[in-house]
Amino acid sequence: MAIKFGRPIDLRDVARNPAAGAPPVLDLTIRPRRNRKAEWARRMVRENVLTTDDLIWPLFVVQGDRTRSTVASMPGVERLSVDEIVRDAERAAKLDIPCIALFPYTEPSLRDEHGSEACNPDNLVCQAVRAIKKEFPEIGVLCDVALDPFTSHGHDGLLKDGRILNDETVAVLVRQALVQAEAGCDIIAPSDMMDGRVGAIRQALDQSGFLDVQIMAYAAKYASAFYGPFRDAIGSAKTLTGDKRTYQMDSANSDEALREVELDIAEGADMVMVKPGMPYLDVVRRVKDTFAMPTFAYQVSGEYAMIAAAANNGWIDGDRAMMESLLAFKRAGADGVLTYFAPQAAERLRRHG
Ligand SMILES: NCc1[nH]cc(CCC(=O)O)c1CC(=O)O
Ligand SMILES: [Mg+2]
Repeated sequence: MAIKFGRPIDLRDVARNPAAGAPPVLDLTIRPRRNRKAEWARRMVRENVLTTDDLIWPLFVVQGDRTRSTVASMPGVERLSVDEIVRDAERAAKLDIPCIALFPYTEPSLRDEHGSEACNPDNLVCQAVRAIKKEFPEIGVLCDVALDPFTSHGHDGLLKDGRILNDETVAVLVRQALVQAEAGCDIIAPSDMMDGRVGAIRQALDQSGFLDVQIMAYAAKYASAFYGPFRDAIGSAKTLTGDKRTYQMDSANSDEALREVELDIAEGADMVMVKPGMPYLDVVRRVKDTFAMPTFAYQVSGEYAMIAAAANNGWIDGDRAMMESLLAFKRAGADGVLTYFAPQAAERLRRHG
């Protein structure tokens, strides 16, 4: 007999007459609360778990020596000089966090219209990758590919007459990806949303012998208000002219996300990502169910800031909200999460399992 979410229909209406005068007892055969009666019972039926293996920790790198500068809109997050980022990589390695992601704060004097610094083999990100890989070769290093930390106008691509040029931008992104791979980056993560960049980067990596360098495509990346604090962190908030809606997706769409993801997979992405995270869990679920690919979500800066700010005000329990938000990604089908909470979550998982 087919049963879906309950008992067979013909068993549902069996009369169960309580004795007259008995205390009020609902005539319920099924009481879902039984499975929640104690922690051991809840553990038995728990469907999803968050583990440290699910965490990718984004870090910001800044010029200098022994420098850690706070980011006002991201309490608890700092920009780190190369020597300091190695210390955080060590912290990640000790916590068993599998992978860290690097983002640069580029000095304004090094930013130009073409984002040239992106292709400098000795830029901050490349320096950081080399320094981290030298001391901690066993930790995964992911590098973002996009021009916004390097352009004077704050866009992810080349700007001409108010338009973002697609194919010209892809040519630059390919060079950026190659200098990162040469520095020792393990995962190239294009976040720019130009068409065709995954295929072009894959081809260039292969031709240069980087057959094992993976690509995690920011495949369904939305034009979002939740990136604000990140733009503070990398110093592009004030310089950004206009918005990114001609390349990042419209938040109203999810069929379009499937088409974007399909293209990136066809072009050679090893892993795909949905971004932002919490407001787009429906998209994570659709992507996972449709493609069965390693699927990641980015709990972005604004999501982090909301939880951190409410927690710092005593309005929510920050630790519990953090863990609940991260578990939600697993429930939605994500294989992992890029999150600024990574070290706190890993520490908590170590304490509480
Ligand atoms: N292309 C750059 C990039 N890579 C990651 C983020 C956002 C990450 C975050 O908000 O935490 C952005 C910002 C943007 O697209 O404007
Ligand atoms: Mg695309």
